Amino acid sequence: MSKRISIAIDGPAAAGKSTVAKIVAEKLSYIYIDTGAMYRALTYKAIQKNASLEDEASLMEILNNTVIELQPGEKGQLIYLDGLDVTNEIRTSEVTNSVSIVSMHKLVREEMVLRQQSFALNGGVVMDGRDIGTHVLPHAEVKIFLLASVDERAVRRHNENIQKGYPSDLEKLKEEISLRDKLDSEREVAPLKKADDAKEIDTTSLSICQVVDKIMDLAIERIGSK
Ligand SMILES: Nc1ncnc2c1ncn2[C@@H]1O[C@H](COP(=O)(O)OP(=O)(O)OP(=O)(O)O)[C@@H](O)[C@H]1O
Ligand SMILES: Nc1ccn([C@@H]2O[C@H](COP(=O)(O)O)[C@@H](O)[C@H]2O)c(=O)n1
Repeated sequence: MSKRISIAIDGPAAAGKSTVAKIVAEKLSYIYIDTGAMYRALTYKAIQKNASLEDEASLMEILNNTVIELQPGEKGQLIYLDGLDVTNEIRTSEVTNSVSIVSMHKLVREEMVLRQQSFALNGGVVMDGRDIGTHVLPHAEVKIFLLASVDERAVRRHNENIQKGYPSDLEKLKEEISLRDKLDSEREVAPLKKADDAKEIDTTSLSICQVVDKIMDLAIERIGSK
């Protein structure tokens, strides 16, 4: 049996992380873990409970009583919060524009990292997020830092919204993406950052297939080596 490695994919908002991570995981028959969905699920629950997103103790009280499960579904990964499917609910603009406040808290991150590491205990995992290569899986055999210009990322999200029939304002998206990147990169705890040993891939003018091929080449190289 071939070696089952861990692949960490980090990068700013809408760089294409989850799109390529899912395809790579499928090609390798690995599990795919969307760590952003975990922070989103906590944010959604905190908003439902009218909790202050600035208050770490309140968030920890909620998180310690919350089960977040990620399960493969026919149309992609399904996210369950305390047994309920919240896959769509965690993608609203309210959650998207609040999640970077929740993910700033040290204790929240410590608990999330423990949960994420437990998913990856046996290898055979593709995990995407902001701190996977730097904190969650520092020994991952393959580390990728995906980039694209903010204009390109906003256009991609805009096209995705239109395709799904959601209202979309390109300029507003650009602002929201830039703000989320700023908050994620400038927070004190485990900020969005390229790991020293990560391979940077600028996807601005690459197709999804080209990005997947680059990651697969790196993965196959590591799977083949001892
Ligand atoms: N190389 C690419 N070329 C064109 N479109 C792409 C490319 N990669 C991803 N996309 C599209 O860009 C959009 C954003 O991709 P995706 O959701 O995978 O980003 P993400 O980095 O996971 O975002 P987030 O951090 O916000 O969860 C999707 O509509 C996806 O289909
Ligand atoms: N490892 C991670 C993953 C995500 N976050 C925070 O969650 C937000 C949502 O992530 P998406 O990938 O679903 O867009 C993101 O903006 C971060 O605030 C994180 O901190 N660490």
